[in-house]
Amino acid sequence: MSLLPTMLERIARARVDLRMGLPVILTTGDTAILAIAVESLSAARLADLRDLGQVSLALTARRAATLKARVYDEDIARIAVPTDVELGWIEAIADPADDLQTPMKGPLTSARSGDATLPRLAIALVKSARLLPATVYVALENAGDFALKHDLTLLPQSATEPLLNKSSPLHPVAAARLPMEASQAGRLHIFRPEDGGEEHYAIEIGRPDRNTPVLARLHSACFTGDVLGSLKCDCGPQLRGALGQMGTEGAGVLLYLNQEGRGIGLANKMRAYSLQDQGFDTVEANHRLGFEDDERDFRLGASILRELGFSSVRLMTNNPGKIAMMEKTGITVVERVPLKVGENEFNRHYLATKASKSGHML
Ligand SMILES: Nc1nc2c(ncn2[C@@H]2O[C@H](COP(=O)(O)OP(=O)(O)OP(=O)(O)O)[C@@H](O)[C@H]2O)c(=O)[nH]1
Ligand SMILES: [Zn+2]
Repeated sequence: MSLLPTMLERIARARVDLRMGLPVILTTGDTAILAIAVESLSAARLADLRDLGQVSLALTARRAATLKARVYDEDIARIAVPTDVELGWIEAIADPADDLQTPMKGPLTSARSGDATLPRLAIALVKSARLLPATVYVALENAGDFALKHDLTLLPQSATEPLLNKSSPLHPVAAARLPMEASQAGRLHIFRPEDGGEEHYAIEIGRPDRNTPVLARLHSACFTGDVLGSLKCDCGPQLRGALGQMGTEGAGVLLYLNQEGRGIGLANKMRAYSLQDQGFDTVEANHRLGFEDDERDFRLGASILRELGFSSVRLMTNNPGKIAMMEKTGITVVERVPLKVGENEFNRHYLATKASKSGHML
């Protein structure tokens, strides 16, 4: 018998550690780093890191571009943290909130030599913990002993990377009848991933025939739009519009994917909104934070559809990326059903940006 956690369990634990401000140890076997997410870094832990050696800061190339810092590792920049700077210096580099008041940060010296494999992995982990994509780290010797002594999570890079890049299998947990305004014949299914991540939902309307293409919608969570009726986006009207059409046709399936803020999480989405208040558009705001325009994993949608027994859909969307991803993951899209609802004076610019920069169909 072994109660030792599996790699998947260790990664889930590492996500929580990072959110709590605990360091995690990443190793290639030959080399190792001790990494802490900038978002949850405390002054005391920064001092601890400094006792261990030269502290570096890893950022995404997106964030580095805003800061005009040199990028020598394609998607990652590694920046030396001067020994005399305080925590606020690091936070201001990672978080764009005050970029406009203090545009000149640094000077920032990017590392050219050495390997970016482990800092890159640290950024991927921090992103999957829905934190700002920035991490501080120090090189570590005798990582195994250090991890044991300090009771820290240690992740070997070779076993972690493939699991982080893989879409976690989802399993049905519970389902029940749910009469709704859009249709009394509703049924809500809950799906839980194996990796300890967010649960996702499927709302089935009627009893759609599994052998013919089903009217389907992949909806990404939007607390502000879906629940609060925010006028900054079109999510609320799209959600209700899609359910309404399924109710009218008497059959359909709406996947409610908990990928808030195009996969960056609600806290980061609010950071993006704050940047939008400063004049940046939805894509620029994501980039300034260090994210790509869209960090969602649409493979989830395909796997839920398959689990429910569907293999072809009439997809309600204006986003060609969703259609491409469905087709790639083996779900046939026989028809695109446009879903143009909810345009108003507050979201007009947002919708225009999605059309011009993200290829959305008008
Ligand atoms: N990062 C970020 N996310 C946003 C912003 N506005 C809305 N969102 C999120 O964007 C997602 C909207 O996704 P969808 O409704 O699937 O929209 P879509 O990709 O445009 O595709 P279709 O609606 O199918 O055409 C939700 O997760 C929202 O929370 C924003 O300004 N920044
Ligand atoms: Zn929205």
